[in-house]
Amino acid sequence: MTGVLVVTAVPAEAEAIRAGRGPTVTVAPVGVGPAVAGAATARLLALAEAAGRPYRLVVSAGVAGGFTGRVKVGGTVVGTSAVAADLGADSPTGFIPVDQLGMPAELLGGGPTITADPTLVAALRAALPAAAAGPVLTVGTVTGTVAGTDALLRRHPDAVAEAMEGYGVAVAAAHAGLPFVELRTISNPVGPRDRNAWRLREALTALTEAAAALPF
Ligand SMILES: O=C(O)c1cccc(C(=O)CC[C@H]2O[C@@H](n3cnc4c(=O)[nH]cnc43)[C@H](O)[C@@H]2O)c1
Repeated sequence: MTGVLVVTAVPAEAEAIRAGRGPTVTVAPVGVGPAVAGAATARLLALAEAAGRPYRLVVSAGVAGGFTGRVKVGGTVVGTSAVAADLGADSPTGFIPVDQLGMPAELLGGGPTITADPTLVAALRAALPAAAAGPVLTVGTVTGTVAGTDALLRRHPDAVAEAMEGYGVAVAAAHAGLPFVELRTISNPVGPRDRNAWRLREALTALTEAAAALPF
């Protein structure tokens, strides 16, 4: 086993990682959302395995929304778990997570929460001491209201950030038997949608700095 695979959603995020790491890791923009990112990551892992050059770990990296009071715009997050936060059923009494719908456990893979590799989390936290650490929510729909933000935090009181790929990438890594961790820098607060307020340049610069500090 040799390489490290870092997957991002969009090319700008991949470029930010490469700017910090050079060619020491393989960086691939795999698309937006858990399904596209998960499928593309699984394909990259399978191709490398078939070529006799399997990866040894997988990182889901990019920008993210940060929960106010837990991490600032421009800050960095080490994900301790990837949570499929909107996988389940809506109901008159509120959201029901997928693992509470009565489905057989074997159909749910690792369930809606996949814990990041503890050794990788510890290594990243040591390398990035200013980073916040905690669950990173994976959503198919970017949260855009106060009510939506409050509902997420009621269900996931320790969450530090939300993004759109981590859970899908974590499933791909788990199926390949590889350790996984999520690394995010914050482009915007989670809350009422204001795309003009996103600080992408700041977040991408932070991503380059975080990538340069990665301990592998
Ligand atoms: O237009 C650009 O130059 C550009 C550069 C870097 C990134 C982008 C994106 O559109 C990133 C999309 C990506 O970001 C994650 N994200 C960021 N904020 C949130 C959020 O509040 N809620 C959920 N996801 C967020 C997400 O993983 C997207 O895939 C554009």
